Amino acid sequence: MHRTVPSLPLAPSVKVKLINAGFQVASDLIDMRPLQLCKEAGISQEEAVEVLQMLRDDAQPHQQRAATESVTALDLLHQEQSLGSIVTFCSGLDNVLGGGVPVGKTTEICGAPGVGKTQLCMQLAVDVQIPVCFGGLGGKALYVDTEGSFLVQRVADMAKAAVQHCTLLAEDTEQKQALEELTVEKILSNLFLVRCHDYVELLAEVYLLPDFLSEHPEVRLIVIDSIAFPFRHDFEDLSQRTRLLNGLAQQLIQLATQHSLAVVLTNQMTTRVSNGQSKLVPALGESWGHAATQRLILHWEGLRRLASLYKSPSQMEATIQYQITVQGFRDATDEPRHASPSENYSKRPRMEDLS
Ligand SMILES: Nc1ncnc2c1ncn2[C@@H]1O[C@H](COP(=O)(O)OP(=O)(O)OP(=O)(O)O)[C@@H](O)[C@H]1O
Repeated sequence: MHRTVPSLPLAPSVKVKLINAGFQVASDLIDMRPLQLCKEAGISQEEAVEVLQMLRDDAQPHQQRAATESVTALDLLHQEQSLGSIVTFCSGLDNVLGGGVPVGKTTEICGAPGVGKTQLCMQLAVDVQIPVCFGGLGGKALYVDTEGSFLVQRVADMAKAAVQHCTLLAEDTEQKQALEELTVEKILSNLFLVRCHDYVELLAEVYLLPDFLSEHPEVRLIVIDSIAFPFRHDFEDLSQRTRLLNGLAQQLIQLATQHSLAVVLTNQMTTRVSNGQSKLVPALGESWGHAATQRLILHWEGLRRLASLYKSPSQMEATIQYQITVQGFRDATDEPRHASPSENYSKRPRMEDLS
C-alpha cells in the first residue's frame, strides 16, 4: 500500500486528478468510499469505482500468498469437502452439479426470459438455510437484485414448502428441535436484499461486500440476479466494460473462497449469427464466459424445461429436465432426457400465454 499514485495502473488523466487532489500513495485512497473519492478527486463515479477496485485487487494477492503458502493439496481437498453444497430441491440437477451448487465457487446461470433463472436463485436462497441436521448448510443469503424481479411472496411460498418438506423428514430429537426454529418468518429474515439500479451501484455494492460479510459471517450464498442487466445497457466503451467485468469476477471468486460461500450469477442470452445461422448464446461476450467456475444453461425444448451443465472443472457435461411448481424448482415428472449441452438453446414457446 506504499505504492505511489503515479505508479498505479490507471489512466493518466485519472492519475493527474488524484495527484492534484492531494493523493500521493495508495494508502491515502484505499479506505475511501466511491462517492467520496469521486467528489474529492473530481473524477466520475465509474472512474472512482475502477480506482478502488484496482487497489483492492492489488492488495489481495499479497494477503492470499501469505495465507496459502503452507496449504497442501490434501488440506485443500479436506477444506473443499467440508464446505458442502446448496441443494436445489431438484435431485437431477443436484446429481449433475455433484451434490448441489458448490460453496467456495462461482456459478453462472444463463437462460432466456422466463425459463426459471430467478426461480432457481430464490429456491437456493431458501435452501441454503436448511439446518445442518437435515443435511443443509444452516446459512443465510444475500440477494442482489438488479432487475427488480425478486418477489417476496414467491420466496414465502418456497419457504413454506421447504418447511413442510423438512417436517416430513424430521425423525430424531435434534431435527425436531431444529424445526421449531425453521419458520417462514425466520427464513425471510435471514435473506438480505439489495436493489442495485445500475452498474455503478452494483460495483460499489460488491466493493463493500467484505465489510458486510464480516458483520454477517453466516452468509453462505450471494446471488446477483442478474449480472447482465446493468452491463448490457448504456455502455459505450466496451473495453471499459470488459475491464470492470473482469475485476468484478475476480472479486467474486475471492469472496467465494475467503468467506466460504457460493456466488450465483444470472446472465441473459443473446443471439449470435454465424455461418448464416442464429444461435442463442450467453450475453456479455466470450471473455466473460471464463469468469465463473461453472456455467449452467436453462433452456426450452418444446414445452420442457432443461438444465445443461455447460462448463465445470469437476463434473461431466449433462442435461436434465426440471419443472417449476407452486412449491418451487423441482424434478420434472417425465423421464429425464439426456441431450448434448451444445445444442441450440431455443427460446421458450410461451404456451402458457397462449392458453
Ligand atoms: N407460483 C408459480 N407456480 C408455477 N410456476 C411459476 C410460479 N411462479 C413462476 N413460475 C414460472 O416461472 C417462470 C418465470 O421464471 P423466472 O422469473 O425465474 O424467469 P427468468 O429466467 O428469471 O426470466 P427473466 O430473464 O425474464 O428474469 C414463469 O414463466 C412461470 O412459468
